[in-house]
Parts: sequence; C-alpha cells; structure tokens
Amino acid sequence: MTMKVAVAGASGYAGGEVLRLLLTHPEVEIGALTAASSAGTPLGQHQPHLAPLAGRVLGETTPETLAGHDVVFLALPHGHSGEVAARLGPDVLVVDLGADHRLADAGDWQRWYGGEHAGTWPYGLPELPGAREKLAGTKRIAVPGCFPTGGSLALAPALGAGLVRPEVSIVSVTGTSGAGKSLKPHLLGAEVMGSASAYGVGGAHRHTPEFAQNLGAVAGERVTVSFTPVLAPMPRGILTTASAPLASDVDLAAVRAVYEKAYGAEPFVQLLPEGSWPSTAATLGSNNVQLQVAIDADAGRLIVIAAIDNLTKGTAGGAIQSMNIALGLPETTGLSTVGVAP
Ligand SMILES: NC(=O)C1=CN([C@@H]2O[C@H](COP(=O)(O)OP(=O)(O)OC[C@H]3O[C@@H](n4cnc5c(N)ncnc54)[C@H](OP(=O)(O)O)[C@@H]3O)[C@@H](O)[C@H]2O)C=CC1
Ligand SMILES: CC(=O)N[C@@H](CCC(=O)OP(=O)(O)O)C(=O)O
Repeated sequence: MTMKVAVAGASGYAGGEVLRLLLTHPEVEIGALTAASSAGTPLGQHQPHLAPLAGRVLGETTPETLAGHDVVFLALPHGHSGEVAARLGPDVLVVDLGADHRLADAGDWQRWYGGEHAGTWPYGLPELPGAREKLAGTKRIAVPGCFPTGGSLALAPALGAGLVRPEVSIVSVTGTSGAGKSLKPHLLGAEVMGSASAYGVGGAHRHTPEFAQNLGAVAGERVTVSFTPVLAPMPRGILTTASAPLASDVDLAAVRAVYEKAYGAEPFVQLLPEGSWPSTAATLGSNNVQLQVAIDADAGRLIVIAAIDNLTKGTAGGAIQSMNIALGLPETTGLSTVGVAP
C-alpha cells in the first residue's frame, strides 16, 4: 500500500528530517509540502540536502493544500497544530511534531505553554510501556519533545522496576538544531561556537511536565524531575545524563538485567556493552537510542547515559516509527539503525 503524505513546516529542521526519511520509505509517496513565509519558494532553497525534492514549490499551510492525503505531518511552531488538525478529516493520520497534544493535563499546558489546550493524543514513544497499544490504528499521534525521548527511556526501566526513588535529575547536552531555524540571539554563531551554556535552569524548561508525565506513568506514583538543558556547539544530537537515588542495595548486574529485559527486543534501543559509553556522534542520522548504566556507589545513585540524534529519534524518526505502528506497517520500515561516523 502506498500512502500519500503531506508535510507542513517542510522548510524547517524537523520537516526537513521527516522528508529525508520519507524519501527512502518504501510505502510512501510525498505529496504537498507547505510552510508560512517560505510558501511560493522551491524546497531546494531551504533544504539543499534533499536533492530529489529540490524543485518542489512550497504551498501555504491550509486545510485545502493538506487535503487528499493519507498522512499529514505537522512540523509547526507550538500552538499551531491544533487548529490545522481540527480541519483535517478524522480518517487522516495526523502526526504532530510540536508540543500541542503531548500533555494530558490541561493545567500543565496552561502553565508551561499558555493558551487553550488542543487536547491529548496517543504519545509517540513506542518503547514506553503500553504505548504501542495506543498507537496501533490511531489517527492522531503526539510526537514527544526531543529531550523527553532520551531522558524518559533512560529512566523508565529503573523506575518501573522500583530500582530508584522517584526523585530524578536529568541533564541534557543538546545541539543547536533543537531550537529550530528561526533567528534567536543566543544561537548566533558568535554566542554558540566554542562555548557550552545552560538554559532553562531551575525547573524552568517546558519539557519538565512531559518528563514527569512519562516517568510518573511508569513508576505508578508522582516523580519529581529536575531537568537542566545545556546548549553545545554542535548542530545535532542530545547526550543525557539521568540519575536517581538507588532504592535498595542493587549491583550493576541486576540493573543491567532490568534494562536488558526492557529493551533487549527493541530495534532502536541499544544497551551498550560494559565499558562503552554513548556518544551523539554514533547516533547521527540513525533512529537509535544508545544507553549505558552505572552505579555511583558512594553517592548511592543510578546513573544512566543516553545518546540520540535530536532530529531523528528525537523528532522525525520517532514520528515515522509511530506512523508505521499506526498504519500496521513493520515498525522499522524506512528507518535506519546505522549511524554516520566519524
Ligand atoms: N528541531 C528539533 O530538534 C525538534 C523540533 N520539534 C518541533 O517541531 C516543530 C518544528 O520545529 P523546527 O523544525 O525545529 O522549527 P523551524 O523553525 O526550523 O521550522 C518551522 C517550520 O514551520 C513553518 N511555520 C512557521 N510558522 C508557521 C505558521 N504560522 N503556519 C504554518 N507554518 C509555519 C516554517 O515555515 P517558514 O519557513 O515559511 O517560516 C517552517 O517550515 C516545533 O513544534 C518543534 O517544537 C520537536 C522535537 C525536536
Ligand atoms: C536547543 C533548543 O533550544 N532545544 C529546544 C528543544 C525543542 C524540542 O525538541 O522540543 P519541542 O518540540 O518541545 O520544541 C528547547 O530547549 O526548547
């Protein structure tokens, strides 16, 4: 079966990565490509790496241009997806890469994003317990934020097995593409090159409630999350260090057994051999999550390191993985476990 797919926000980083992956997806025909201020210009002007689509002209993001497709990806700024999705038919599979439909609690949405809550859709992180059942056959998918992808998968097995107390710390070093293409003073080359800097410090980043939602569901109780993002001078990738106090006297073998049980059959999650450490470079362009676990005995904490490509598993790859599940296709269709090195 060939699915006709539209991408709204095709001139942006997330839309561009969706298209890079869709170009090699065997069950997909690429239909309308839309944007806002870039409408009327050729895609090649914005995405020079997508040579086969270079001559395609971007349309306006309207219900009319997005009509007649089996699947529509919305790679739009926060707050814009709800209105567009409401005007697409219930039989269209809508995959929202923005934040609009991730949070279950309307109060959380109000507090962290503001404006009216657009609603809650099945959450596109298939490796979380129970997620695949909700994604199978769905017509609406909320793609996770890039930080909650790696950070949630880093801690979910430990919290689910009661290995750690529900008080977690997550520090994520991120590439600059996570911020999108629009001009922001703190992302100017002179600010970013040769320097790493924290932002959203002190529980101020809007992914905090998303972490708490994911990890609380796995733990079966409220999980407090202290999250700190760190901007690093690299275009893509996220390296997360997650930690929590150990709940009991477990050894590394027991921790590894829990993670092997959780992820041993997962196509895109690799618990690395002891002594190997995840790196963003090793995940670039792949849909992989690389994990390593360690015990800090003196501090009494479990440490988990996770690496992803923010644009692939953290956004577009995760979106296509979830699309595959929703459509009943093999989950790995069109996605790679092979990175790019060096
Ligand atoms: N970058 C990342 O790592 C991740 C991004 N996301 C999410 O994906 C979404 C897109 O992010 P990203 O690609 O990084 O952002 P970019 O700024 O790179 O791209 C935004 C895209 O949306 C279009 N756009 C802007 N305003 C409107 C509008 N009012 N109506 C229709 N289209 C509009 C832009 O078109 P134009 O060129 O014409 O302005 C552009 O195509 C965001 O919600 C983001 O949070 C999620 C996870 C990770
Ligand atoms: C470097 C950088 O600025 N990163 C973004 C992460 C964006 C993202 O992945 O998530 P959303 O879809 O929720 O925007 C940030 O911290 O806001």
